[in-house]
Amino acid sequence: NSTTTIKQQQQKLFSLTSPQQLNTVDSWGMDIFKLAELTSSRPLTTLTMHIFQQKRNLPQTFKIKEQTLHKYLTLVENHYHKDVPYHNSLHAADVTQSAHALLLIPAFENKFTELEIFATIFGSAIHDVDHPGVTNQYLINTGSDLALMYNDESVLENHHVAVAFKLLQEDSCDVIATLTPKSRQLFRKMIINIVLATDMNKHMDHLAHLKTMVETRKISNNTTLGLENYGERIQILQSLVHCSDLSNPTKTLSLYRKWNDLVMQEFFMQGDLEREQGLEISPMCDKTTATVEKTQVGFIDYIVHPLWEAWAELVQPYCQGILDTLEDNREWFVCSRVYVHLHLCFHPTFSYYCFNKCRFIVQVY
Ligand SMILES: COc1ccc(C2=NN(C3CCN(c4ncnc5ccsc45)CC3)C(=O)[C@@H]3CC=CC[C@H]23)cc1OCc1ccccc1C(F)(F)F
Ligand SMILES: [Mg+2]
Ligand SMILES: [Zn+2]
Repeated sequence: NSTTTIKQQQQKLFSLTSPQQLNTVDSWGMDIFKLAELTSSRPLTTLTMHIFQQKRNLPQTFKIKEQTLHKYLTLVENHYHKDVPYHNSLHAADVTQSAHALLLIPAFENKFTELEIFATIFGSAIHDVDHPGVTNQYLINTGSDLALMYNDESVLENHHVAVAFKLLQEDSCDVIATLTPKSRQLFRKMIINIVLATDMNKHMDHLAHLKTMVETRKISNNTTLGLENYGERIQILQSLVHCSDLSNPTKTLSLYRKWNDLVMQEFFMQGDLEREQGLEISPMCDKTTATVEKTQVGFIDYIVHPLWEAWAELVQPYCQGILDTLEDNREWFVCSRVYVHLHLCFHPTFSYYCFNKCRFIVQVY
């Protein structure tokens, strides 16, 4: 019957996907690109099924039929655009795996309910579904139907949540059918809160709240995380997914450089569209003027590092290694830019300075 075919399909997938590949699902450096290769680019379905079933036993907890979960995740993955370079199902799989890894931090052990964990993993998997590969600003500037639908407010993020819940209504795809009405209502509220918090326009407010939470904890020097009320609990889960969405610069340099290539392709495509349509070209989206290295250093300095610094403080000492990798990667981009200058000016003292500062760069090149 159909469940055996699902089982066989799963076995085939897992046999396809070398087991050690999925065994790295708990670690920060998992190579999701490799998983995509091994699963004929169905990384989101394979990874999320694995996390739900093998790692967290959620179908058991919430009596979700494997076939329903598999059918829904396949439908979600099909609603990510394969022709969008960065915001496709590989990014969704990456954010889902990163969020799963962050939830494993000892500071969070037995701190969140099964429903909150379900919402965090589910929210990550669907957080960019049906992404068109352009920014909110572009959709607003071009008077798109989506901007009209959502009155220019978190246009993409509202759309991702709406699509995800619409797909639940497809035949035998309702993964939350077995939840009580109260749990369904709370689940939906958490998904809305988590996905809307991935809107970069909300980043500064979000970061301010996170810093306040860290400060409050320091003053009352209680080691346990503030988890009394819904507001504080959801804020930690929102930060966790937002950090996962901004985690590319915190991964190993080879992974980071792959993500950087993909996101530059996507933003340059938008820059080309804006140029063709006589619109002002968004910052760092003009392929004729942008310097990729400077863009990443600015992204790290203004956005990624401040966020991860606050997060690392909240969960200290568990994310110190991640912060160190971020700072090393920043140096790499600074040096790789320096190398370009170095190549241009063979002034002995300057090159001596750069050699000392970026010895490994010069050697690599
Ligand atoms: C791996 O690399 C990136 C991954 C994701 C993003 C994402 N960027 N953003 C926004 C884009 C506009 N931003 C800014 N606009 C003007 N000045 C500044 C100054 C410092 S950020 C910033 C803020 C970040 C998103 O909304 C995406 C969707 C959700 C989460 C994160 C995504 C950005 C990456 O690389 C940097 C970058 C690449 C290409 C063009 C621009 C940028 C840029 F540096 F600008 F970010
Ligand atoms: Mg998004
Ligand atoms: Zn995203």
